[in-house]
Amino acid sequence: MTSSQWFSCDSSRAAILLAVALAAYTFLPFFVRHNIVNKDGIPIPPGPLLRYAFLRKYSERMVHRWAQKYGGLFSVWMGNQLTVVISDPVVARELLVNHGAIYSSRRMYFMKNQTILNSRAITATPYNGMWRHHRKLAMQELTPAAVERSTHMIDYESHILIRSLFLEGNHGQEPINPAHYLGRYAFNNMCMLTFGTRTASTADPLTERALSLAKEFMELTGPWSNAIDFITPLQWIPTQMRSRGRKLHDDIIAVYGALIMRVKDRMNSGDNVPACLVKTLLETREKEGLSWEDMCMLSAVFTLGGVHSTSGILQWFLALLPSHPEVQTRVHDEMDRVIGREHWPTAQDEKDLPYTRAVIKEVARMHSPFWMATPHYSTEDFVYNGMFLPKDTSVVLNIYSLHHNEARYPDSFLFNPDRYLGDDQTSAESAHNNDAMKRDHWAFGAGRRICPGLHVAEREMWLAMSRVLWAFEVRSVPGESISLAEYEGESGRTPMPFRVKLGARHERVLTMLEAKDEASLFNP
Ligand code: HEM
Repeated sequence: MTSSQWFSCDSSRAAILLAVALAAYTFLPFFVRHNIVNKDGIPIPPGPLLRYAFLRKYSERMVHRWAQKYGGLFSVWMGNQLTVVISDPVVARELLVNHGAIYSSRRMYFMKNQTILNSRAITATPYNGMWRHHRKLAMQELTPAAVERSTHMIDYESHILIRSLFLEGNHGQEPINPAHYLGRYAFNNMCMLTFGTRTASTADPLTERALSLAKEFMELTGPWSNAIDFITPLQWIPTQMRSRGRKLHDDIIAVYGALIMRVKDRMNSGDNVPACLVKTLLETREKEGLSWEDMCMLSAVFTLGGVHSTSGILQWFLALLPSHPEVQTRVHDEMDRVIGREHWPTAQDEKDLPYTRAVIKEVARMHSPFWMATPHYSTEDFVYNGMFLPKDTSVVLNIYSLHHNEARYPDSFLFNPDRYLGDDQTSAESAHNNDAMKRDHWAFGAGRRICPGLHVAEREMWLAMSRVLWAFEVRSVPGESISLAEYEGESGRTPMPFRVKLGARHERVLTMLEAKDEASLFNP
């Protein structure tokens, strides 16, 4: 080879190397983490090397592995969005509760918060005056005192639930898929709180649409399942995701707008509409300065937040019981000993049935509907334990790892209600424990954005689960396995469809459930 050939060969190699280096320089930042430090050189929390545009189904498994590798506070880049993940109870309390003034906002996720909810519906509103205003309006129906006032309605719905499960299952002879009945229970409770009415059947067309909107919402709003949330150019092109999000927004306005108008017509025609959220909104709209979109989004809040979550936990409860006959036997013994068979548990009996309460807490721990809660967003730079947490960071509460913390819950993958014996606090009280290791579980989130529906959700769970346990022995169907590992949904988890048999435990169940029909039971 001549020297000129050597030279041209070298220069083409150099050109290729230069092109590769340039491409790497340009594109690598899109794929690898960016280790930011603050002015004092303090780095962001450690975390995986690559950036992610989305995390695949069952993302909690990968997030749990990262938590084990990088610790109770690690960071991961989702596209351009720095996200810190809290997997340790002490860190959760320290940041979300003690520094709630910094960690209580929401990022404007493209799908959920911009497109579908347009910064409304409480959950999508940044930490500002509108959030305080709308949360305060909704809380009128959700405080402990308000829940006491509406307990008779939840009590009634739980009677309908137990009755429907029993009759549809042909007195325990036939297997049933309980999802539909549990969904109706949660939906009717939310309808009463929102619109002051219940649905005689889920076949009502508006009800059907409202329920299917809540399901679509759960599927479209996973905290990190949508690439469109993290890759800005995807938001500019007409993708199927973007169209689904826009359609869901329009449908929420149309369906909930129509439901609001029903309440207005009833009020105008002199009907005695019970106290409910929409009645308050209609009466105070001008004074409160609420736009039509505010009204529609607020009236959708309870259904979007309170149906799949509550019915999801109830489904997990029924899915778990057949594989734990020893737990059922202990609850049945407690029920027979403490309240007997003449009447079933009421809200007042809760304090006297510690093992049954423990079962409910353990179901919420093992099967929280939201493994990653709803991400918070930081509004100031902060340094915590030698780690820099910049302003505008997404903050994910990793409930999955918190609920599998072996120091707090030994043998955490075992369903063991005994771990809650001696814990006589409600979940709402427990959230206030200064010692984060004493909190029962994190299913309702933490800090200023903690679920405002937790009081009513706890009452719903108590009246449904304690009565199922009083009335039935829950058995699996021979030859049909129930998966406790797989699930449906992105932002809220429900088990894969399953069937169970619900056998009456004693004669009194029959007399109680067959005595009256649905309409004559209703006496609010
Ligand atoms: C077992 C049932 C439920 C569970 C497990 C649950 C769980 C959660 C979680 C984890 C959050 C996020 C908290 C955070 O950001 O730290 C949340 C927020 C919320 N939940 Fe629930 N929830 C349940 C029932 C309900 C009910 C019945 C309602 C309505 C009556 C409701 C309404 C809301 C609302 C409006 C928010 C947003 C709060 C805000 O951003 O300020 N939830 N819930």
